[in-house]
Amino acid sequence: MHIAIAGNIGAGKTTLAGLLASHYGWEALKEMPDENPYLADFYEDMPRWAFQVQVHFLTSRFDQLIQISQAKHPVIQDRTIYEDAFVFAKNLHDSEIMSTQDYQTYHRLFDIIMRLVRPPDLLIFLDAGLPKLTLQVKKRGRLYEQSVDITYLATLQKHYQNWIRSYQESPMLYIDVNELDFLNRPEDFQMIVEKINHYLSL
Ligand SMILES: Nc1ncnc2c1ncn2[C@@H]1O[C@H](COP(=O)(O)OP(=O)(O)OP(=O)(O)O)[C@@H](O)[C@H]1O
Repeated sequence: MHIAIAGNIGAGKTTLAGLLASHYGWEALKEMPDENPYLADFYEDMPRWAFQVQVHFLTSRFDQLIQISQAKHPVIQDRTIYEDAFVFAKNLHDSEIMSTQDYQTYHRLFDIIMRLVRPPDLLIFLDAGLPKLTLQVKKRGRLYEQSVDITYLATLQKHYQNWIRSYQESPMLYIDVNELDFLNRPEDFQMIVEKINHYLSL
């Protein structure tokens, strides 16, 4: 079984994936941004590194999906391949940061990968407003994310809204996390667990 968590930078995907993995005994397959050797350079100079950073994320996500398809146990994935293509890469192209030629090359690769992989069994979408996202990104203080400002988060947010509106690949559980604190309030976490149980008929 493959559960995936989607949401903008700072939405709380990693925290929730860890909590759900412990609760259900699932394996948490974490996104490892620090392993993308282009990420810090990308944040410094997006036009120069946009293509490289996207190809690297796409490669890692493809690798994760192959691992998931071979896993004998349930796996929870923190961010999906759809977000790479339909949020991050699309945003870079629409903002004229990535050239059309690079974007088409990227998309050819993405389309080929999509012929080989399966969608998750359940997608959990964490929706947080810009104030919450900004606060969370600031709070964790990752050095390479210092240039992540409200403008960048807002542009990504717009792409997230468009993508999730048309998402049909699997059942989708939408969670507004603005008023939730699933890390510190057990009742908030329990509410999410009940919704997941319902979707997965557990
Ligand atoms: N396809 C992509 N293109 C550009 N940047 C990406 C891409 N995928 C991830 N990133 C970047 O990698 C870093 C880590 O991702 P992010 O912070 O969203 O994950 P996270 O820490 O799991 O999020 P959350 O706060 O919801 O747990 C972020 O700076 C994010 O912008």
